[in-house]
Amino acid sequence: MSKEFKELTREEVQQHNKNGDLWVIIDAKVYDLSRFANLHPGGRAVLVDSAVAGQDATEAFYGLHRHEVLERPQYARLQIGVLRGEQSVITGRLVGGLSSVPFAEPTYLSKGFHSPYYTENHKAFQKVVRKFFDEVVYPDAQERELDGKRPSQEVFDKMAEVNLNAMRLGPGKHLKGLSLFHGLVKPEEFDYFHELIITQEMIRTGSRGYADALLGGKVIGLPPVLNFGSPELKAKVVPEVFAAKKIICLAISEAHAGSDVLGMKTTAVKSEDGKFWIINGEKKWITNGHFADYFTTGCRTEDGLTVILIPRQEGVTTTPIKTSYSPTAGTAFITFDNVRVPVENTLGPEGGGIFVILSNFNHERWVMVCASARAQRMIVEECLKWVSQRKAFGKPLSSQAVVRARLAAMIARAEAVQSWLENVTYQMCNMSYKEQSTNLAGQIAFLKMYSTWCAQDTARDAVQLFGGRGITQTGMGRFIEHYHRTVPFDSILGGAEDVLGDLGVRQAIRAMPKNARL
Ligand code: HEM
Repeated sequence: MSKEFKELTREEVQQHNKNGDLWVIIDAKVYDLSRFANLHPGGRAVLVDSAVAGQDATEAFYGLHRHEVLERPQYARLQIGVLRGEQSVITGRLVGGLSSVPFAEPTYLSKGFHSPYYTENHKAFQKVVRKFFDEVVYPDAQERELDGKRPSQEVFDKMAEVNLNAMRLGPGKHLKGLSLFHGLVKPEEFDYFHELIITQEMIRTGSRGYADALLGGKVIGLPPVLNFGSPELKAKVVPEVFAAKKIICLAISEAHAGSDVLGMKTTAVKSEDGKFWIINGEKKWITNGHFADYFTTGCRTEDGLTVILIPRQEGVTTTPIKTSYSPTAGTAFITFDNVRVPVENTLGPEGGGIFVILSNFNHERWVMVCASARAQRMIVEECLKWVSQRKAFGKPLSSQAVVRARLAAMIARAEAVQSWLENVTYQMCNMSYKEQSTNLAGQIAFLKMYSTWCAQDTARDAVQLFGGRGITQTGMGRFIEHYHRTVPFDSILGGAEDVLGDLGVRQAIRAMPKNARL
């Protein structure tokens, strides 16, 4: 590509060093900023400065801009030449590749490291999944996070094409007969490490609202249908949800009841002929609810709680809730006003809804840890780049001991969370679903609690390192601002930290041997 450009010497560039005739060098590329100077968002004065005009401005540029600025077409076209005999070396965001920034990748992807958990198939899988998310999903994620629209149908369709929508529900019978990433993984060999890889690659889009928009509602709303729906219901609903032609969500929490699931007030009463449920009530904070076609809904019935699949119809109203992440997630307040649903849409036993709801929690929480662990690592990478390229008091930020201390804590947390997560994932791969429920509920609750503590500390540290840019939605700190603003989601969704910690300890106390004494 550089062949198309004129080769210039530094001396030639230096001739163009004033207002109206202004060239600069950035990473061995020559830019003509003569006309752009008046339009430059950072102002004209900084560009006509004698240390910049006609000079090598690489360091000044990267102290103030992300590399992606130079990749935007309107700015890329300012390039007029390259330096003779010199090579550009700086890369921005790698598409499909692995980062060589220390700690930017989990150890199983780091050069020279080994892992007992990941097979060659997992590694091959990671490669294609990263390429997919970088190429197909990342651009849509950046746009939708900003404009708040739901993800493009094209992205959903492409996910369906490789059966990603099915794979995101983890290993199981639902994968039987499907071609996973064009046959790369056999359905019976797909395990929780494959699923971990999908979630961790997905979260690298750096857009928390969009990550939930990408059918997060299905990850928690479809399992009750798969595990408790009648064969007829499954035959109808599952294929259309996997094909992303229909969207499903889980509707449990209410204005009245969040962590207190049993306190829900939405009612389902049988019609006189016993053929229908008549449902009335409200649901709050329902991810994907605003654009969902199906609502896996917790209802109070005569015998207790019952989970019912409600198709969108008259009497179902969804209103967007403005949260601190993007409306792209479709977070909704939902009202059911005399909604009639055939009793065949009951998921699991009448009155047994609490088991239907609880049976899914471990998996949901584990998925959230996969995401949280990877998002923290992404912030570590952002911070390592920032402290290396940004100068203060004449030296890179990394020369300050206090900056290094914050990084040490961030890196240690990211590594700790990933290692614990991989251990738990390995246990999941080697336990039946029932064993997982018995043995891992406490582990996963603690792991999620710990991961989101770490995430929030890391968000706070990152803002301190980025200063004003850490609270600015555009420019160098945009991912930090976004992370800091959205990090509480992980600490609330799927079980608030305090509730999870308490759950784990209560289980441990229950399991104490009767004869244990100091
Ligand atoms: C090809 C050359 C350049 C382009 C296309 C460019 C473009 C931009 C853009 C788009 C912004 C808005 C913030 C952002 O999106 O990151 C910006 C801000 C800025 N630019 Fe440039 N710029 C260039 C070169 C320079 C150079 C050489 C300097 C030298 C000091 C400079 C100084 C600034 C400053 C001080 C800001 C404000 C930063 C802030 O608000 O944090 N720019 N520039």
